Amino acid sequence: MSGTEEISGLTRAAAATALHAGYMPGFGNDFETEALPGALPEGMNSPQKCAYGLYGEQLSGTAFTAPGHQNERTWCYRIRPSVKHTGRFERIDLPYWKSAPHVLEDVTSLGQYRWDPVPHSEERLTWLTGMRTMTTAGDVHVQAGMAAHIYLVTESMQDAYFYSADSELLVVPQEGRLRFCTELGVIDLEPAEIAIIPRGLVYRVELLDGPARGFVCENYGQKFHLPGRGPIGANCMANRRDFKTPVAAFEDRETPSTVTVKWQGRFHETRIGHSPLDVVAWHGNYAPVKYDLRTYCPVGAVLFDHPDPSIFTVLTAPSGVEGTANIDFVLFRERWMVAENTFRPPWYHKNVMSELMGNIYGQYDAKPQGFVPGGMSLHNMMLPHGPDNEAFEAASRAELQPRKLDDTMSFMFETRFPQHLTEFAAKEAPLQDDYIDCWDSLKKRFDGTPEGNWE
Ligand SMILES: O=C(O)Cc1cc(O)ccc1O
Ligand SMILES: [Fe+2]
Repeated sequence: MSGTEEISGLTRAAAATALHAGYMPGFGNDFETEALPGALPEGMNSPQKCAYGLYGEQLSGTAFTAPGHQNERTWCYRIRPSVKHTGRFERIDLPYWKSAPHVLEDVTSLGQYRWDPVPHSEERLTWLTGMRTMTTAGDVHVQAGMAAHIYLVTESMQDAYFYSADSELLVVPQEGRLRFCTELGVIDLEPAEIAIIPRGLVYRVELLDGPARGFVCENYGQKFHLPGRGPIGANCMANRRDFKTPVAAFEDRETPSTVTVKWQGRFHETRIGHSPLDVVAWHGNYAPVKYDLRTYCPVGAVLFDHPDPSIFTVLTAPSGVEGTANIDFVLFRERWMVAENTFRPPWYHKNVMSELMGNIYGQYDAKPQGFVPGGMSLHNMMLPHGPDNEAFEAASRAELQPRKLDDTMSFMFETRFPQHLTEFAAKEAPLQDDYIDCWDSLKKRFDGTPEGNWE
């Protein structure tokens, strides 16, 4: 993956195949891919001897007995079985990466909060040391809830690998480019794209273009899938063909390396003498995937009113309660606003779900100022919020011509669980103390007349 010289024991042609980076279209397909010809067994999973002397191994993403339409697993054909990629574990500390439950006595999570982008510093940070948890929700021990993180990355992980047994990670870059070298292939990721790294998948993150910053939703619960479209039908919103899963790619590298495992909120390190990214061929439906948010086809109000933001759901992770997500990933992107006689921005509301938002680029219609690219906001469970005074004034008085909302991409991690601020979010990150003031100048317009007072 990072140079032919690192691939031993292969012909030049085979090495080229092994290095080939590419993607296969689809979401949750049964994929098959091999980096060396004939490495994938035909018609069976466990031949007595696998081609090339590989080991066959199954990675289960759902219980063996999960219903057929939810069952996910992948068969890997690898240089060594995974059991050779772990040894004795030693606890290590990644003090900024927190897991739920993480409720602090001296931190109040009840409030409307907004942060400026967390700035880069002189500190050299990798995907692991640069992860900064902002909120946690639910309980990692019972596989329910989530955490929202900001990552700051200034250097690649070198001979260092990671997997999370706790969670799948939804990665939302805002600045810089990253390469995820995973057991199942390579994903390159840039702003306006997202990736899902499944629970249990081993990977290393390289910095392609830095520094890099972005958001991560760590999902402790059931996997993200595509929402049903209901009466919208078979098309629009996120389309399956726009999701891309990498082709097989492997490393045959014998160097002292570390594998870090996140398990029950704690980090454990083990030392091995080779790269664990040694899957030469695989088939199955449990795999990493990336998606370009610019291919998301928004469907909205074409005559009047402002629908619920669920119309912009890209991915949803169920919680077990029907229609009530553990997490919805919702996208507010460029679109036409055409509704007649309508207050077009989001309405004022209180929500039983909790809403964490991030800005990828541009301006968000409910908050023309202050919610900036790289910034985040939190409107917790049952906390009122809505357009600031500037947005309310402008939208109430606007001439309602069709208008394109351009240069705008924000998102929401919406969870059924209340979100708790970490110490970092409350005390270190650039919290805007004056956020609450954005509603201060909203006037009383009721004066007893049907028109109200619009002076
Ligand atoms: O609070 C927000 O800005 C997110 C949001 C957007 C919208 O269009 C409707 C409801 C909602 O919570
Ligand atoms: Fe909201």
